[in-house]
Amino acid sequence: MKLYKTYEDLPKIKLPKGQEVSISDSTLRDGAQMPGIVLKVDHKVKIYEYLHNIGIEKLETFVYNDRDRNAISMMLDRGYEFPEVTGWARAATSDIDLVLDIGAIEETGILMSVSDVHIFDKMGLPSREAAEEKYLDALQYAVDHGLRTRAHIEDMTRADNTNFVYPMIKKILEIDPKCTIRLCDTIGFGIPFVDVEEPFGIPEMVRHVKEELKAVNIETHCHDDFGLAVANSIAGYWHGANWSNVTFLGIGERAGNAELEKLLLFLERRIEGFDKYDLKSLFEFAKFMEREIGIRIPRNKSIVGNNVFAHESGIHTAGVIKNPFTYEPYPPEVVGGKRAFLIGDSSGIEVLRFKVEDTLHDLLDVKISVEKNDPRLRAIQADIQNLYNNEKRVSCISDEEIQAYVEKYFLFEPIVEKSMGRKTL
Ligand SMILES: CC(=O)SCCNC(=O)CCNC(=O)[C@H](O)C(C)(C)COP(=O)(O)OP(=O)(O)OC[C@H]1O[C@@H](n2cnc3c(N)ncnc32)[C@H](O)[C@@H]1OP(=O)(O)O
Ligand SMILES: O=C(O)CCC(=O)C(=O)O
Repeated sequence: MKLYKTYEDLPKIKLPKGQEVSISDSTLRDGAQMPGIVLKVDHKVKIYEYLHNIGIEKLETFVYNDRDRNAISMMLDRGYEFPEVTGWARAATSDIDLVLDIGAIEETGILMSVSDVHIFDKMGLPSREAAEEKYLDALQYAVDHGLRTRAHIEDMTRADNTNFVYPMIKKILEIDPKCTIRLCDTIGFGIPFVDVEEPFGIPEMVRHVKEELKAVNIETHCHDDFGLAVANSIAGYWHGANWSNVTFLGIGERAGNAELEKLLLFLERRIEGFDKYDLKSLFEFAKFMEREIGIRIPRNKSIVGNNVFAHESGIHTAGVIKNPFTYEPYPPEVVGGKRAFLIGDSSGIEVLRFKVEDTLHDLLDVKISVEKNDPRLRAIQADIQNLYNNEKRVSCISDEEIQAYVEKYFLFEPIVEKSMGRKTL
């Protein structure tokens, strides 16, 4: 019989294809496209440093203006081996020239928009053949100029993959067999399950590109319009992709992208043999994004929200006080977070006892045990319950208020002594 009593007891799972997997970050590219935010050069460099500390292998950036170029030069000046700074270009030689002008960039993505609405309406091209020719010409140009390439197959989950996209990817791989084929779920139509028909099933898409077309580098880039971006990214890894392109906090166009931090946590905590990333700065990184870039982080946001290690309800707090394994999926230190116990309308006596003991310790600098049936503790509980019963109070009881209750009932006012005929401290 297996006993799961510590985090170490929990079995990790294996990626079924057993491939080495990596992460490329698009916070500085797709993330920067998020309406209402502006990433300044200093922000980009700081984000680069956080990504470096985590151990992210690669990032991509635009090269269109002086701010892009200054940020690139400052990132490269750091001299870090990773993340590799790579470029991003439309399928146009003029864009690829901008990447080449940087000199130190060795890899670029090339945008290849494949759905009919993109080919005919967005770009105004006369045919799929014209689009293919444009994309292959751009790719050939990049290869001829010594760049490693990624083909960003835009809007693939709304394209005619069988008749147009897959044959084109075959030609891409003839030009550059190592080209990373980025499967872009541009507006989040992808579905993470097997046996889903073309063009929606991420598993089938990855399988086809890997097994039928023999691509050696496959990456997903998934948007979160239907809330499936992380599931689709993991489905990509599950079925043989070796890269996932994501953004920190999922920032990006519309509903954003798959979240970097979610993918990291999944790999680090759930997948066997995954200790190459260091997640300890995630919480601090999120605070930086909130403070400096103005991204409001919902308190229940996985991994980095303020509530992720906060406990209020009676049953949960009583469990976590005894053993955090009861209701915490991993220790807060893993992501640089901190546990908090809060008193609110769903709290019971045990967490109040714990908070009162803690407060007494802070006030008196000695450890004092308080019993659950201590009348002073029960008096505090009654006062707090009254607050909620009046339906006026809509927030937790702050630590300062707990201190005031402790001072009132345990240190200054002998009201419980009077009513219960007992001696207080
Ligand atoms: C799904 C994505 O996230 S794609 C990335 C989106 N991000 C951005 O657009 C931010 C960076 N973009 C920019 O700085 C500017 O749009 C630039 C520098 C690329 C181009 O600027 P402009 O010349 O002013 O063009 P504008 O922004 O008005 O239009 C975009 C152009 O890109 C073209 N384009 C779109 N997809 C592709 C493609 N796959 N290959 C080549 N060109 C493309 C459009 O057809 C359009 O050109 P057109 O007006 O001649 O039809
Ligand atoms: O560069 C890419 O990844 C493709 C464009 C994109 O961001 C997308 O398809 O969502």
